[in-house]
Amino acid sequence: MTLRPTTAERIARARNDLRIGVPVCIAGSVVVAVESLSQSRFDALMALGRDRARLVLTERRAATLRARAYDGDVARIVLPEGATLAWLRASADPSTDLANPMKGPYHSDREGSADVHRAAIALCKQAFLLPAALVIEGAGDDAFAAANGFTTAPLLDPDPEVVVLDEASAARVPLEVSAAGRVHVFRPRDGAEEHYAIEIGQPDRTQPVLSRLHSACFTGDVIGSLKCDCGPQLRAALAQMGQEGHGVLLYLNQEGRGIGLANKMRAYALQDQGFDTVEANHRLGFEDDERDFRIGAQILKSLGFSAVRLMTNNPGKVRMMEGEGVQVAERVPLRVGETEQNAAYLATKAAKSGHFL
Ligand SMILES: Nc1nc2c(ncn2[C@@H]2O[C@H](COP(=O)(O)OP(=O)(O)OP(=O)(O)O)[C@@H](O)[C@H]2O)c(=O)[nH]1
Ligand SMILES: [Zn+2]
Repeated sequence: MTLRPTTAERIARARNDLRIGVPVCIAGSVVVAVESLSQSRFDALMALGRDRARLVLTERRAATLRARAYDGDVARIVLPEGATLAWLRASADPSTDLANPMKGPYHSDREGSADVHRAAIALCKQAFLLPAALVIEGAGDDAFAAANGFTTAPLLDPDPEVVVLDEASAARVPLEVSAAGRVHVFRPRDGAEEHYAIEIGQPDRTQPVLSRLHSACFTGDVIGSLKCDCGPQLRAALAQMGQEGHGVLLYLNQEGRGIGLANKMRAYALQDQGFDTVEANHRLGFEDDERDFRIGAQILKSLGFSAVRLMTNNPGKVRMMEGEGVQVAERVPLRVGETEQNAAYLATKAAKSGHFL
């Protein structure tokens, strides 16, 4: 028995530290997120090891900046003479790319390991920050971390197992679509966002259940945005479950396809400059879709379901369910809420993400 934080707990702490702008030490290096880095910490980090400082970007962001990513998924960029915090931010944030296209040239490292840098990017993404970090290589040993009160975290598993979720609570909630509504709150053990299951009626656990995996969309679900089809899909799915008398809607807090609302608004700003939904994600440094859908299968299984009639137009959700051992007995198309404003968005999803029309 030990009271010391586990590896997973240290990773959760590191994620939260980066979010609030506090450096962490990963495998002997000091890491901060560019987005939350203050001027005073930047100055202190430059004093600590300017020569060993690297800006870490994803290969997606590096491609836009014409920087080489020798490590595959990430680029380790040497700070140019006189690099400022403003330079770091402009390199990380594409909002000024069109106004200020000449940010380089960028020189990337080719030799050595990118393991710490990759972990830094993974933590920035988990913290819903821009995927860009400043690493002072080799400057953060255990003594340094202890002296400064910094969290130390190990390298992250590049291919993590799906997180275990525990049901925190559940209660009856009568809904417009059905008086027999029940909301379950699931809490992942890695300290990340909670997710919800809305159970309608008392579905038979031995039969495929009418089900929807809905990813949070504040703009579509809550304020009636016309840029996507999320709100109408959410309401149509619940209405159909109400009509049939039973179903399970999973409300997964994976806003913006897993990049968080702040980044989704950055993506929307880029879309106003003419980029489509996929291009905007890439310019920010993200993949098209950063969600882990396995979480949905985990929740269904823990509620006792092993087969679904899945309401979706997304073939990726069907593949993932099957891969996680939840049989998709039927795919139920869900095409509602098409508007003039979201027609191009839906067409891009069909063309680039393989959505069923
Ligand atoms: N990054 C980003 N996310 C968006 C954009 N528009 C909508 N979203 C998010 O996309 C997600 C939509 O999720 P889902 O409703 O599960 O949609 P889907 O993957 O297309 O699958 P189905 O609706 O099941 O066919 C939500 O998390 C939205 O917040 C966008 O332009 N950029
Ligand atoms: Zn939406």
